[in-house]
Amino acid sequence: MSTLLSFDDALEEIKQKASVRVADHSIGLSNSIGRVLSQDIVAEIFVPPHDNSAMDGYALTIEDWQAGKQFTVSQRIAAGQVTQPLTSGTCARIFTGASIPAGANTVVMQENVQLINGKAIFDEQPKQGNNIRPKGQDIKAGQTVIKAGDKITSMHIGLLSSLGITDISVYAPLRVGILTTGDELIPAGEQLQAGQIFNSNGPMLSALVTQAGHEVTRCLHAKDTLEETETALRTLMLSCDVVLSSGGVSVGEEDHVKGVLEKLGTVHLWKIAIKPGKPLVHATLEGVPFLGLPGNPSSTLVTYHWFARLLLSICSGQKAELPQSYLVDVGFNRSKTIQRDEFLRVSIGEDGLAYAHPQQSSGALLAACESQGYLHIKANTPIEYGCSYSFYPFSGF
Ligand SMILES: Nc1nc2c(c(=O)[nH]1)N[C@H]1C(S)=C(S)[C@@H](COP(=O)(O)OP(=O)(O)OC[C@H]3O[C@@H](n4cnc5c(N)ncnc54)[C@H](O)[C@@H]3O)O[C@H]1N2
Ligand code: MOO
Repeated sequence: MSTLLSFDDALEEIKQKASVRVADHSIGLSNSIGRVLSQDIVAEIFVPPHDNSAMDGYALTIEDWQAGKQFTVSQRIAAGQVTQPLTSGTCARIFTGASIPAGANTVVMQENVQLINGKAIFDEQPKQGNNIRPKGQDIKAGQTVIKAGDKITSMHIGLLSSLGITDISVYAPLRVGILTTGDELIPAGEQLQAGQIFNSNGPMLSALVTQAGHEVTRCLHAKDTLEETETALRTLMLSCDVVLSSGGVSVGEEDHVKGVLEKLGTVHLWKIAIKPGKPLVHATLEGVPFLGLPGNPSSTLVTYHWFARLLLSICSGQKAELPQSYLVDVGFNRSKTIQRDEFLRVSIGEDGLAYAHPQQSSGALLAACESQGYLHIKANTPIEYGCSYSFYPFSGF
């Protein structure tokens, strides 16, 4: 166990070695949802560009107000219209979104105004700035509104449109290659023969990569031989920015991935003190970053979520951030400790406590589907009823 790298050190090492692998280009804002911004966006205008009314009502100067005074309505300003300076001692009829005329410093909503013979009476003394949305309330010119590395959301598209921006600079999608390995695997749709199982990691990895906004360029499968593994890895290295594989990274004679990596490139780390997912391998193949995920399906899922997701994020130009975690109390005890960081598949009960799924085998995937997230138990830590541990909902990955 002493030769295993700690979870934190492995994360740090992968982060340190990773860099952006994609070029950037300009794209129309309307086509940019989910793309990664390559340059900070700095506002060139104020939003809103002018003081404007938050209500339908009347604009006036508070210094002109007197109890019972009847104000002449000297102009009518709808949204989009050009204003005239407010004539002293009068008020202006104004509508939501319309510019505040020079000289006015408050707006009274029409429900609080009496109209007598076309004149307006304001019963209560208005307050300075009431119902006025000042110029730049939302955004000030010169302000950085989105940082390079952020993924464009629908909110960003609204925000950038409010600045009048039509084109932005984004990174090209990251091209990811996926290799699955194993003599026993056949694709869904074929007839199972004795000793065979269906390949679940290939489709799962493909879906995880696609969901993260990257492009799955090629999915290959290799039998458990050095030759097939090497040929497939060479093919993927040539056409992809990053390569992921599943299986073949443990210590058996049928595990060839690590041997091929040593031949084709440099292995940075192998075997991490985590459960599940121990035999994870990280390498560089002629400049192409590579992560070999262990073949047990839950090990593949866990190592994708914690390591591959981060590597792909950095390579695609995004920030290297782990998902948000929450401290939750647990509803069970486990005195036995292990010398690895553990990622239990758990759900939150109606009592608000976290409960581990009864099936934690790294070969079992249904348990993950029936759970809500990971409980991170640090190495050598017992689990005590009522104590809190970090919970990472699957929705954050
Ligand atoms: N003597 C030792 N044996 C093993 C060790 C060890 O330290 N010493 N580590 C175990 C651990 S932990 C893991 S995790 C596995 C990882 O092994 P590999 O990455 O080499 O994976 P395989 O042996 O190829 O497969 C493991 C398991 O997963 C199934 N599998 C593989 N690929 C897929 C796929 N695409 N879809 C569905 N299922 C897949 C495969 O059939 C095996 O059952 O090694 C332990 N052994
Ligand atoms: O550490 Mo391996 O991933 O479980 O079964």
